Amino acid sequence: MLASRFGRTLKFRVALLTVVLGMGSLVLIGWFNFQAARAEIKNERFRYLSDLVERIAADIDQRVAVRQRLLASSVRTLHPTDAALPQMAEGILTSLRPIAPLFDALVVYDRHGIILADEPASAGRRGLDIHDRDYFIETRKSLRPMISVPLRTRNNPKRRIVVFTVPLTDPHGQFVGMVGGSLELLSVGFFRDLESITIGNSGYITVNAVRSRLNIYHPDTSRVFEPLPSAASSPALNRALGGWQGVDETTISTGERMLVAYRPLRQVDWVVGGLLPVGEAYEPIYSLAERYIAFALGMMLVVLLLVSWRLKHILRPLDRLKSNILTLPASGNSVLAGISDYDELQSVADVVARAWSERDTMEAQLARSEAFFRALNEASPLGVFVVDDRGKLNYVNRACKRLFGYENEVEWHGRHWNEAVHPLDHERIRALARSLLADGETLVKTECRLINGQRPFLNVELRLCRLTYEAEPRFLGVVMDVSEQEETRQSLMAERERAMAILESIGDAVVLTSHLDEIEYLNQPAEALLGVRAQDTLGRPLYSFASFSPPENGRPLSIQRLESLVAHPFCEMDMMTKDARVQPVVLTLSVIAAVGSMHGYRVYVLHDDSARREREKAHRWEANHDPLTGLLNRRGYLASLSGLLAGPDRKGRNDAIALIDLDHFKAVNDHAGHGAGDQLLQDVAGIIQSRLRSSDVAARLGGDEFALLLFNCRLDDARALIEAVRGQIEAHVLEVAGVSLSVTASVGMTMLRPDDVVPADPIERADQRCYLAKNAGRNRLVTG
Ligand SMILES: Nc1nc2c(ncn2[C@@H]2O[C@H](COP(=O)(O)OP(=O)(O)OP(=O)(O)O)[C@@H](O)[C@H]2O)c(=O)[nH]1
Repeated sequence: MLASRFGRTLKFRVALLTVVLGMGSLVLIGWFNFQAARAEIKNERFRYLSDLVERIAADIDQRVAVRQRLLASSVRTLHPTDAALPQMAEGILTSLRPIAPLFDALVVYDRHGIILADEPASAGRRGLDIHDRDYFIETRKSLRPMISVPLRTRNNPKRRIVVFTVPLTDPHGQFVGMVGGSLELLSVGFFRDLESITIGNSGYITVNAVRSRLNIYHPDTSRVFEPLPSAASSPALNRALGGWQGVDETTISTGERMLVAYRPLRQVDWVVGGLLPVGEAYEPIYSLAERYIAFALGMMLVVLLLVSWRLKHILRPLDRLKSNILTLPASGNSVLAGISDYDELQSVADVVARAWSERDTMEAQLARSEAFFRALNEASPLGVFVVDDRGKLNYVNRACKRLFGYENEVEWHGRHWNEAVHPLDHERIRALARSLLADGETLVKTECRLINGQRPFLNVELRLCRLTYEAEPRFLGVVMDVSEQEETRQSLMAERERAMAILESIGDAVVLTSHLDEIEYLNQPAEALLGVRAQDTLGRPLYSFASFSPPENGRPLSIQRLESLVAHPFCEMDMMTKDARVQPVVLTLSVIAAVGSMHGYRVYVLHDDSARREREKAHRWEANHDPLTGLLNRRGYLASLSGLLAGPDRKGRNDAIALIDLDHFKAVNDHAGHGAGDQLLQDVAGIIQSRLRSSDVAARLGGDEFALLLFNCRLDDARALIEAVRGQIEAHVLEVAGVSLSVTASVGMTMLRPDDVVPADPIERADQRCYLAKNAGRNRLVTG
């Protein structure tokens, strides 16, 4: 506990930083120096090893060369015959006695590889057959001196030797045998000097045969004649066996790290190696490093003690600042007392002083706010209460006491506020409180019933929120009496239902929109009339489903223009629906002011006007047309003629009228019946219409009398046209019940004159012409 507190102190951290930085610097310096010294020692050791193996290699080379040369020169003059060699063998050995100390044994072989003599004599050696030995075979073949690979002797396999050979030839140069000088590898002979050479304490020299891959000298004699390790376990040696010479830091077959130097011999395929364990090679630098570490640790301890001692003094003003702050409100001293020399502490002291003064200000503000909110709470018509997480009341304002029925100074503190709530609402309110705790909601709202003793129950709206600044969960509740609103709401709902029932039952379409003309309601007839479903239209502007224009005008009216028509109780409109139907309607548009809002509603009442307009259209048509032929009737004809006569600028125009009266039509009726007469009248009307231009007017004035009005038609053209009509009527035959009916026509025609004012003027002239035509024998045209 104490240690962990100390660990968090400024003193500890500064001391730790000093130690870390100091140690870090020392370690870095030490490391770089160590590496440099190590590299230097390594180079020096490499130089030493390299020189040593160089010298040893040269020495062995020389000794091998001396032996080979002396042995060869000793027998150079000897040329025994094959037959004489067995007798000469001893003599040859005798002649070689001066060089015998250079070898462990001298031997004479005949040409079959049988040992004829040896010196010193060794049991079992004479008579041995070595014809299959490589050195014998090669010497015989090459007739040159050579040195064998290391081998075991046949008569004593424990002995390991190399053999220097010189061939013996007869006077004709034929191979008759050879002389061999052997060196024992395990004896102290040839490699004796190497044993005296030491490399440090545990370094050593080795000599290895390349071709046979055998160790031929090692200070540990048990390793002599052992096969050399593989390239994987001793890479540098194997490189040297392949011809490389040099130095390296490497791992040898024992797993030890070594500095090595290798050099091949010139006279024989041997490699001399010098090996020094890395640990020993770098031993001086390692011991130096140990001393350095001890020195560094000691230094750091001293530094740590000094820093700790010094920090105690340096940090004393901090303690002073602390006691200044603690005694500030009581003592009235300055926070700066005793620390004014320290800039950093002075700024901390300034901040403290400022914070202190702000705290005072805030406390005063808080007290004012609390007083304000307490007064507000007490004066509020809303009930306000605070409960803890178990629902026990901590606070209730005056309005809340009244709503909870605690007016007569009942002890409310600590009571469960559920006691004031109708039992059927308990579970719902508990669930809401849980959601405040669990789901992170900040405010929940519901309606519930309170039992306050005055009435069966009181409808209230309850809002609950969690007081988030509290460590222990507490809830603030606001209660509002909504009994009256509830009653009003109920009656409004009933009113609304009645209104809806009425709206749905009337036949007219009703659309209710907001002041933005967005649809809020439409009844079922409105759905049918607009061709929409109510749910697809709600909230969307009415104009996206229908527009209104005056009948047969086609230009939709703006909403402002429509509103200006409100004054008219009925307003005929063409309603263009979304699916491009034109629906005749009678529109009543009312603007209703909404209570408590600047904006009102619009009520569109739309009455389907299709049937009435159709009827009206039919009446209009019937008034001016002849129902039998579909041509204009007298009234229609007179209206057209009046219009023409009253029209402006008739000067220079050629307009004609003609009266067509069928001849003896009575006879048709009399003979074929009235129905046939009707049919013939229709046929004549058809003939007339087929001949006229679309701008001309044809009418049946009554009975069998027709009238024409030919606009802009010169006399000749009018005559030709009427002659053609007359001719076609004459040529027309109506077959009725096997009887052929036909009729002719008498026509009176006249051009309109400028002094014609009323229709009777030209009609009378035409009538006279028609009369003349009748009198002249009928079936003709009289103009004038
Ligand atoms: N089938 C039919 N006959 C009609 C209709 N209106 C009038 N008539 C008959 O048409 C005949 C007209 O006869 P009139 O104009 O007196 O003389 P007309 O027989 O044509 O002989 P003229 O004019 O002297 O050549 C009458 O017999 C009417 O009864 C009608 O709507 N249908």
